[in-house]
Amino acid sequence: MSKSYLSVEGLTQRYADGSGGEMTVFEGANFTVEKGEFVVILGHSGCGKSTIMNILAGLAQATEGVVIMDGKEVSGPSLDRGVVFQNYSLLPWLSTIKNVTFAVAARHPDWSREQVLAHSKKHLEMVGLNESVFHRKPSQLSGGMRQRVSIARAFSISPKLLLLDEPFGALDALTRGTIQDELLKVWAGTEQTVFMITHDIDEAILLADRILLMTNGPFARVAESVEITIPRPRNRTEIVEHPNYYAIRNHLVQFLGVRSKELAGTTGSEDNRPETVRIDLTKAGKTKTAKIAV
Ligand SMILES: Nc1ncnc2c1ncn2[C@@H]1O[C@H](COP(=O)(O)OP(=O)(O)OP(=O)(O)O)[C@@H](O)[C@H]1O
Repeated sequence: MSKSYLSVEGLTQRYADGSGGEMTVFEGANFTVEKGEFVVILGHSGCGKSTIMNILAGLAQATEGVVIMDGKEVSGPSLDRGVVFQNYSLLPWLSTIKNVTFAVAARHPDWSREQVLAHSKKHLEMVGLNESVFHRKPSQLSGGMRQRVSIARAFSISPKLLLLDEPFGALDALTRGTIQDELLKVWAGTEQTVFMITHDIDEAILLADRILLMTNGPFARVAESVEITIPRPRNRTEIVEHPNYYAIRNHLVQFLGVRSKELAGTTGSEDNRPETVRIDLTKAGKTKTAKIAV
């Protein structure tokens, strides 16, 4: 058995196709995530990314297969797994600060009110929000501010696994960039394991240790695991100067533009694990190794 922190084993999702038959989104997916890793999943619309995320969160059950996290099978939602969705998922009737204290108090029922409040404020301040917005309701905040509250809330409960489903999708490019930087800063100070969906290749390279690439559905699969061989700390302006940046970016663009289609419906290696791709022009040139060793 795999000793990885998070292990997805034989995951299959089928749905009724609406005409009496069945549609297989993905079949027998196997992949792992290590503790403290930031993993991004990229793939075209409909390949099953949100389905995988919902299964990891314990919000949906796979047709077949299991997810093991920290030695235990995931069987329902838990405060061990924090989720940030594109639509913020804040409670609209609560103020900014109460949206966070509510979660912190649920996580730490033995803490005093003062402890809960101090912890919540600290996390809101970490994402660049100050006292002036603490008592505003979500509807009185900008989209960027709401997303910061969601991120602060997710980090404030220190979940073992943070699941981010296109968290910046609804934001303009400038705000998105600022919040990406905030997220990197907050994440760097923790040992947080993160699994994130995005459609933005540059965002994926900036944030990830590893990018999982999915082929198109139906019968999608996680075909590759691309290592981001760019040292941290990273920032948006300097990262593009790194010799590996465009080599990695071109590989991702080529996969999403051509190979995700060509590989659609094909089967991978016998154990259905993604192939590891390591591109490093600073060393011995572009290298591609055959398989992930887990
Ligand atoms: N409850 C459901 N019943 C039937 N089919 C579903 C259901 N949920 C998802 N699907 C189908 O499963 C496939 C995968 O959906 P999913 O939302 O996971 O894809 P995705 O990769 O996250 O797409 P996007 O990038 O557009 O969000 C799609 O074809 C979708 O229509």
